[in-house]
Amino acid sequence: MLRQFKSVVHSAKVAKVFLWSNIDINIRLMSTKMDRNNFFFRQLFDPVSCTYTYLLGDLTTRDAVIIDPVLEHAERDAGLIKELGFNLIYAMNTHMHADHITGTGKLKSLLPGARSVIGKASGATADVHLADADLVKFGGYQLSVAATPGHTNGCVTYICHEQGIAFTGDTLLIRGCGRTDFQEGSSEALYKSVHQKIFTLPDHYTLYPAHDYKGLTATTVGEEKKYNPRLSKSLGEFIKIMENLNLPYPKMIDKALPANRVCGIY
Ligand SMILES: N[C@@H](CCC(=O)N[C@@H](CSS)C(=O)NCC(=O)O)C(=O)O
Repeated sequence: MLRQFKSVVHSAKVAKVFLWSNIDINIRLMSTKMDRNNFFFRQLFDPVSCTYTYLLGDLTTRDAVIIDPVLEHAERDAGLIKELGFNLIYAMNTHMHADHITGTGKLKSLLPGARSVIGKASGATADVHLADADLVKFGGYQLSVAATPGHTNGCVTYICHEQGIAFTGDTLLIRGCGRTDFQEGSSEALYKSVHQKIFTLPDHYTLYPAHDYKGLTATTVGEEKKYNPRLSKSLGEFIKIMENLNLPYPKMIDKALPANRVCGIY
């Protein structure tokens, strides 16, 4: 009888230890899972300029940022942000675009409280100016700013190390890159930006560009290092390729640049 009692006590103790360690593991799993699951990401598209806009949010605090919004879609984007219960804190640009008018100005009027953001070297007016190594925080997340001049002086890449993703604007396009034939463009600067600030990220990081003209949506650092037909070459070869692109000027450039110098139409 005593032996039986001892055995019950023993198994109860084991069960208790088992139960507690299980709870501990579950709590740890839950918090890891919660961290992964409370990051909101949505890629949006403008078919006219083939521009990608990105909405990022913290599903717990509801703070959100939007990257490279397009004026014509400000109502769509503001509607989505409201519907999903987000509080837009920053309407951000990767650079002063030449092919479309940014939606940051209109989003500020549709979503009071949102602040416009752009790289300081762009020369554009905005509520917040960023420089290399700055951090943009929203909820429990942050974007590290990497100055990546070349397409324009003020180009920046936004990196979310926690999620292993980066928003490259026009600096790096999928199997391509931004042109360097206007707006302070410099092929040498762009090549160095990509090789020093983007290709040095881990190979598995997913890269999201501001445009794609073929319907592709994302790439990785490893893929671009291997397959980018321009940037996988030497600097000399890259400069020659860029000199011979012969692209027509963007149709909207004369309207877009003056509007984007003040971060869009209010
Ligand atoms: N046809 C479009 C403009 C296309 C263009 O020039 N895209 C730019 C980015 S927007 S300034 C670019 O850098 N392209 C690089 C490339 O290799 O295509 C228009 O008229 O808007």
